[in-house]
Amino acid sequence: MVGPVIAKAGDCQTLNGSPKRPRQGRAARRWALASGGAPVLSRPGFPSTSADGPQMSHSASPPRPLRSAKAAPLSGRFRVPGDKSISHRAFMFGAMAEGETLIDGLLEGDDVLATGKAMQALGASIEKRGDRWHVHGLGVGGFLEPRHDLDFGNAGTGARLTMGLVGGYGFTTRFVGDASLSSRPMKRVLDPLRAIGVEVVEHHDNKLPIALRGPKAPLPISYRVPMASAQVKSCVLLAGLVIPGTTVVIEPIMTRDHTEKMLEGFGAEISVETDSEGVRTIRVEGLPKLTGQHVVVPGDPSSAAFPIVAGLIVPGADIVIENVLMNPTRTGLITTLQEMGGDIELIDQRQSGGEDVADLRVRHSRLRGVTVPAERAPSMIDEYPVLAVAAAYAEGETLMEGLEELRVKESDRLAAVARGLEVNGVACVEGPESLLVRGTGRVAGGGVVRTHLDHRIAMSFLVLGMASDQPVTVDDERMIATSFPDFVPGMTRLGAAFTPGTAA
Ligand SMILES: O=C(O)C1=C[C@@H](OP(=O)(O)O)[C@@H](O)[C@H](O)C1
Ligand SMILES: C=C(OP(=O)(O)O)C(=O)O
Repeated sequence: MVGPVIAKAGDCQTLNGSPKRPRQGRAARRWALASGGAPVLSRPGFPSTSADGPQMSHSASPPRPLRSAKAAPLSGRFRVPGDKSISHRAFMFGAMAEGETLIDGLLEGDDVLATGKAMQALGASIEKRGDRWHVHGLGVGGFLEPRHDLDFGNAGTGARLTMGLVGGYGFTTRFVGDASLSSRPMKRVLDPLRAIGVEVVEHHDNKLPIALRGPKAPLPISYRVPMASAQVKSCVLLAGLVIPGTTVVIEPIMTRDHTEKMLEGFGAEISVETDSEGVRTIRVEGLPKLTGQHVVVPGDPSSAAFPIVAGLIVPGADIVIENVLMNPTRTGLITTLQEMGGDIELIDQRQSGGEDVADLRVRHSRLRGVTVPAERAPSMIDEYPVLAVAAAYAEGETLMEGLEELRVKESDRLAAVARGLEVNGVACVEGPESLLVRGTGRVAGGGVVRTHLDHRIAMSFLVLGMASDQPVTVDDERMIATSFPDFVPGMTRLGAAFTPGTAA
């Protein structure tokens, strides 16, 4: 543990009563502003945090098309931003722990900042001093009733995990988001929350806006996660923290394990058993004492995916991507690209913040098509759009199976990728849960890709344009800031040629 234990902000609260904020006014406003008086969670171009008002709107500005033309032979080193999954959880678990949590390497993307603002609205104090984030948490059961809607913008992880975090509290919390998030299915988290006794006061066909009110006496449940989803698993485990007794989550297909690892690090009583078929049974005890920690966030492998694929497809490229998280629940793309013949060398493999990390040296490679087995999908679920780009430059067919979850991301990624490939002259077959890409080693380009408010579609097709015969345009680059704010300047430093485009 790092830092002094502070008085529990929610001392006056009872978990299942109706916790209320302290009296409105100056004292109350301090909850949502930096203790040093400076506004936090704002940066140039972003609305600053307001104690009472709505938080931020990710898609309020007009769309910004961007064009990607043939890159120079890529060279240099790139430090990708902090892992998004770990960054969300660092804010959340810091807000729930007693005392101070220090976070180094946090991803300062819009998705994570929205989570930070939500934690502030629930009573935690969050500020950035120098390069380090400081979170003063409230202790389990200490959240306060928010005075405004929690706006998660584009972020499924923020919204779904926070529904678990507050689900057990006897107050009402309303969740809103942008057009993309408002079209994503929330039944997957509302179902287990309903079983716990949470009242879903408002929903729109089980989609946002959603308002939840916790029960007087929440019940611990045993829940088998019906789809491969770390967000659903995490939602139930987090809800279990404020329910007396043992909450059990059965996970038939393993997904990223950051919630389990980080909860244990913050002091929760959590155990995992894996049977001979790989089915995991996770048990968490309610009402633990969580204590603030020092979290060091490693680089995001889902962001590293873009310079990695660019390095493989751009002739003459030879680059190093530094400090990438190598947790085995996240490395499916690297395995796949190596099977395709990609020259990706792991250098300086080491431990950082309790996780494996490495630097990756990537060189231009001749790629060949492969079959990617369905069971690998959870370990590379966000990387399929950019894998499809690598497949377009490979020789032969690449078949990706088990992609049903791609249909419910920020966009229907299976359809968005297929249309993006087609308009750029790449043959592919979109199945209900699969994608077949017919690579010829060469991409015509020249198309305008519809991104549907999806950061990964935007970045993937900008990478496609880095080696295609004609430039590729994406209709909107704004959402890139949700997960990878340094993408455009960082890729440009390596040798990318991005210029403002027209989406005609
Ligand atoms: O738990 C997480 O941090 C995430 C889980 C995944 O979503 P699902 O749980 O919906 O697969 C992933 O796509 C998302 O980017 C982050
Ligand atoms: C699916 C993603 O994130 P989320 O579900 O948090 O919106 C992603 O980042 O690709």
